[in-house]
Amino acid sequence: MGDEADLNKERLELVLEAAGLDLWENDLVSGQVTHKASKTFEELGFTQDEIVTGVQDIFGLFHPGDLDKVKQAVADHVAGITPQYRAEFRLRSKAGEWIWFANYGRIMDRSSATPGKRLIGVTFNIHDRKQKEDEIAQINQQLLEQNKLLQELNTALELLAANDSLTGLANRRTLMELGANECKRTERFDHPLSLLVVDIDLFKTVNDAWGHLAGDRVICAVAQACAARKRSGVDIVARFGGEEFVIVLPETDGVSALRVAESLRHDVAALSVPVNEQGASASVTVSIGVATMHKGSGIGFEELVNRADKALYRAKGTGRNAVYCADVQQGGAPAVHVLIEPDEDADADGVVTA
Ligand SMILES: Nc1nc2c(ncn2[C@@H]2O[C@H](COP(=O)(O)OP(=O)(O)OP(=O)(O)O)[C@@H](O)[C@H]2O)c(=O)[nH]1
Repeated sequence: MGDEADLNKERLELVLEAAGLDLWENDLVSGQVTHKASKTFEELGFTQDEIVTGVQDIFGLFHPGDLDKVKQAVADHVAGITPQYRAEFRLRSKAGEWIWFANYGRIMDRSSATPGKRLIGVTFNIHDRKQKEDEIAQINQQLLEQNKLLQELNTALELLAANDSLTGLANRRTLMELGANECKRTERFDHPLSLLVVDIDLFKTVNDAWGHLAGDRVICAVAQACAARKRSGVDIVARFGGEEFVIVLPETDGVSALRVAESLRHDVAALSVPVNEQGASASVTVSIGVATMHKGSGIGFEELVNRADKALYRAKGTGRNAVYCADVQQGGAPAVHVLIEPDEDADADGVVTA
């Protein structure tokens, strides 16, 4: 070999060494390694004598999960599909550990009489990079899982914040938010909006007679009766306070609201709520105040609740188990007052006009 050729060889070796690259050359026809990647084998813990020289033997060192990928990369390049042969794979060290390497090579004899015979390339260690990638993938996975958990917690918190914990109905805050929106819709679309305030009669006596837990059961039973009246996606049913509930009925006039209230009053009166292990049950009644607003009523949701509340007290004043309705007409004046009570004094259909 001439001086210049020697110098070129030394230059190449210098570049490879500085870049941490290990040169190899395979004869794909004979399946022989014609230039061994000695540095890689040393890194794997093999002595010079232990370096295998058959391509198939080298394949024996590849991780089973990577081998097909590597063979495919070689085949794609030999077939001219890819401009270079590139692959990342794990090799088994003499001690049995898997170490990540990468190959970068090219067929160097495409213009020769036997093209596709000589594959020349370099191998370099990418173990640290792969480990960092694995760590990042693990961290990403953990972050994804934590994110999912946070979203679930968030949904649960939103539910807790929006609903009453005893009955599962909307709580007062949710009611005031949604109710205000319904008021705006009434003004915009000229549909009546009715509201029922439902209060359990003489509830203190239930607590006193059966205890607080039994009282809770009664509250839940009345809550269910209210919820059963709900038109899904239209009405709002909320627990307003201790034994007080509010039902918002959009697009419902006073007469229809009164009918709903009256049915509910009957439903509750028919309830028999188990209150102890001995099989005792309690029955309760409710008084209901109804208020209705129309476009131009000039009142907000809070005022509508106040009017229904006042109607409720009128119903309580009659001796309870009664419905009282205040229909708020244009201009804000309560125009229709109707009382329904199960009194024997009431007329045939139980309606008394105040
Ligand atoms: N068990 C139970 N009791 C409650 C709860 N919230 C409020 N109460 C009780 O409900 C009772 C309400 O009593 P009052 O406001 O005097 O009314 P009432 O006895 O229903 O009488 P009227 O409304 O006048 O018919 C009180 O004794 C409260 O302690 C609750 O979540 N669970």
